[in-house]
Amino acid sequence: MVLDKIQKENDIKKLSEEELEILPGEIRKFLLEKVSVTGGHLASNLGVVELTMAMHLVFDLPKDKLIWDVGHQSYTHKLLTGRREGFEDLRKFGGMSGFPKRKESPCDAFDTGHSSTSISAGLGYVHARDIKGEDYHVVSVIGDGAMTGGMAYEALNNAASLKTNFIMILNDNHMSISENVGGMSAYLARLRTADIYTGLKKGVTSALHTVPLVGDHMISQIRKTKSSIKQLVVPGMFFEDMGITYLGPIPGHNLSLLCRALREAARVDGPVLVHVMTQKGKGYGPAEEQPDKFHGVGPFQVQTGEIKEEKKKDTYTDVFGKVLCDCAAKNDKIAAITAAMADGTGLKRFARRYPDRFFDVGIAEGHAVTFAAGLAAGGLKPVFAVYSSFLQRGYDQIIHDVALQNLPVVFAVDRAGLVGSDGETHQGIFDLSYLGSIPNMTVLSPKHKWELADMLRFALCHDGPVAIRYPRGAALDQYQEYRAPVEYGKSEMIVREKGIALVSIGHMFEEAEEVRRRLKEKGYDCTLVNGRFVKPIDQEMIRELSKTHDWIVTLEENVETGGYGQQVQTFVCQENLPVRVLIIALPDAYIEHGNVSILRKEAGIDADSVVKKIERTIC
Ligand SMILES: Cc1ncc(C[n+]2csc(CCOP(=O)(O)OP(=O)(O)O)c2C)c(N)n1
Ligand SMILES: CC(=O)[C@@H](O)[C@H](O)COP(=O)(O)O
Ligand SMILES: [Mg+2]
Repeated sequence: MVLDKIQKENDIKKLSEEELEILPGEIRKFLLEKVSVTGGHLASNLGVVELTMAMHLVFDLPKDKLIWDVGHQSYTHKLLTGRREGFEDLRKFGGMSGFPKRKESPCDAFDTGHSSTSISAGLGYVHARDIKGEDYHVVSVIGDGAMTGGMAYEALNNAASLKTNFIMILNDNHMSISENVGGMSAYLARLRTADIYTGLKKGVTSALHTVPLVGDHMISQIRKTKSSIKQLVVPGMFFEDMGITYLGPIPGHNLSLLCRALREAARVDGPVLVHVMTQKGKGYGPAEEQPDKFHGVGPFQVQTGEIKEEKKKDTYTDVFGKVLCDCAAKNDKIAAITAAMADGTGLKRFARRYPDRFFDVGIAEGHAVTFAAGLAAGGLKPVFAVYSSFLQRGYDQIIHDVALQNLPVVFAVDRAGLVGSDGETHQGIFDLSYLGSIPNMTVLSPKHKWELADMLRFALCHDGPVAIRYPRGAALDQYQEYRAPVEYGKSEMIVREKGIALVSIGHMFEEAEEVRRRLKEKGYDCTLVNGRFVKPIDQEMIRELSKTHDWIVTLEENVETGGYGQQVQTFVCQENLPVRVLIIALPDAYIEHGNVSILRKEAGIDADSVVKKIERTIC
């Protein structure tokens, strides 16, 4: 196999022309074999095989810096830099990350996971290089989806005045996770057909020349409208007018054309954007047909494309999507917003049923928050469904545009807590801290699927901003008997005893219930409370518990700093209550990729570890 000849970076340069022709097929076969077992971001990776090969042929690693936007498409890069073995345990605990990691290889120039950062990071590298008088190329690879993120434009604006080489590769497959959206996407679509426009324009001009008397006059009139003609003739005017050299569009599966374009780009003294057209899912029928399904995928059957994991239970995401649609049927003021995650956040159904009230704003979480604030100020009831870690992008907007004006925006904060295989960049473990610190904000978390429905209904009636945070995966569908009405700022008493009081937040209820069962077996009395509100905390309940309990044990899947437990502890201190607080939360650290139950164990928040901790501390 040709792939066997690649043991480390730059080995690709030793391959013959014939071998280079064989390699893309082998890489795609390898990726299919591995990702069909481990799961991973398949379609984006299949699309950039030739582009990655071209970058590795033209540039010199690790001296030159390749920066991948999002980083979900870096599998071929990992293969070409000697990490073939890593695919055995891709995204597994202790195994290779699905994203670029500086600690994994010197060829990974910048860690990523969130979108639209590559141009900013690349520009930083360029200035560092120039200031230090060093000599290397910096290449940022950004997808058309990532180009919908505002940070990319801030960076382009900043890069425009550069006098030294900086290469930006726009990998355009007209797809974000779903079909890409917005004006830039439409503009890129026009550029993709730039040759056709140019040909058309030439055809029109020569046809006009043949028109007697008026033809030449018409041409000169058209030429006076210089810029509109230029728009047709010169592809990439948007970039060119900013001062960024545009090269393209380049067919993204033609290795020699790609190499030629990159060599040309490397000679430009200044910022240069190479517009490459690729096909998401290239080379694998099911992924070409349904690139969204194979964007991030679990184990699947290679022959058929059938996903192996059989979905048995509703996820929290499903429950949210269904209940929101039910509510929207009765209330035509409800509008839903996604930042390019309609499927992941469960808004597909809403989009189909209520297209006029559905907004996909692109990968633009900050904008989405302020946009929601505007909708609310205008009298609607906006619901922004967003992953916990991506909402970090909208922190200032939540404070400045939503909460300060106490606007009734609902944040459906999905993927809260540990998410698993995506790792550090995607763990939703900060939201209780960053949302809990914002005045006017109400923050809740459900223990099971019925409570999520009740909380969403509560939030839609509340006059102020509300965030409901819930995790990735199957929703708990037991304990339906515990379904007290949701009341502002009130927790829910599940079992009242004495001695130790367990107060859990959201999906930590299951662990808390298990902890209680085990403590009972060991002969301890144990109260169980579903905390429900992280902001405001239920002060009355804490006062009450302090009268009959020696310890309150709080359980949350959030970092300890600024989380629920610390709020409880502060309150206990402030009121000088006769009770001690043990906080079960995540450490002040980033948590890597892996199965959630392993991660919980590692972090000491699984039932086993909690029981041990309680026994060590309390008993
Ligand atoms: C801030 C942020 N929001 C959302 C996402 C989720 N996300 C990951 S990849 C992706 C689509 C990216 O599209 P594009 O850049 O065109 O890459 P492609 O998958 O098409 O190769 C999205 C929305 C993210 N990683 N970061
Ligand atoms: C790369 C990225 O940010 C997304 O594709 C993310 O991996 C989706 O995560 P879910 O699988 O939880 O929807
Ligand atoms: Mg794309």
